[in-house]
Amino acid sequence: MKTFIVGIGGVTNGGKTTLAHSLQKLLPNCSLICQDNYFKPEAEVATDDRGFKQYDVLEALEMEAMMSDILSRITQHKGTEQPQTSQEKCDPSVHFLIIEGFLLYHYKPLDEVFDQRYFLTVPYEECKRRRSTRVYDPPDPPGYFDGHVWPMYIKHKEEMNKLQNKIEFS
Ligand SMILES: Nc1ncnc2c1ncn2[C@@H]1O[C@H](COP(=O)(O)OP(=O)(O)O)[C@@H](O)[C@H]1O
Ligand SMILES: NC(=O)c1ccc[n+]([C@@H]2O[C@H](COP(=O)(O)O)[C@@H](O)[C@H]2O)c1
Repeated sequence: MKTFIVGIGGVTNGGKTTLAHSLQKLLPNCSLICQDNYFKPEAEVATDDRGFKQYDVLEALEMEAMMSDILSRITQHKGTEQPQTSQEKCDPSVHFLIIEGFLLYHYKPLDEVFDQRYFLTVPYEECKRRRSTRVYDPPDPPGYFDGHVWPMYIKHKEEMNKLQNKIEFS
């Protein structure tokens, strides 16, 4: 069975997880991998001279483990077919794999697997508002959004604009 791989990247609190879960409900044969599940333990994440943990960089993530899980998911669906029912609108012989996360398009090995890439954005004020209502582990210290999260997002977005691959922005 073919696996069609969709990337839902984008800014923190941009609605990636919400969209991914909605799509998973709509599509008959769809699985999901979330980058948030691959953060390194706190002790292994670098700290800068202001005391800010450097979570918003690729080095804070176990990308090799994520990549390995993606490849296993693809292999798992190879050679499996599902019977089609008359009510199904989508082709059930395609397995959709949604990969969602805030730093999807900077990791080279992952870059080669996507069939379609999306990138969700929200304006600074709305992003900051949504982030202030969310509690991470560890929680954001005072000044973290403006001192680390947003500057890293802008940096990564600028780098992404230079990439050759087609990404749909919304
Ligand atoms: N389309 C939307 N419009 C308004 N708020 C949204 C929308 N999608 C998600 N949210 C809200 O934004 C916050 C972050 O959503 P989430 O899907 O967890 O974002 P992400 O996975 O990108 O960090 C949640 O409070 C969620 O309810
Ligand atoms: N899951 C964790 O272990 C953890 C810890 C601290 C911060 N974060 C934050 O998670 C964000 C990315 O996830 P979202 O795109 O779901 O917001 C990053 O901005 C990062 O600062 C995650």
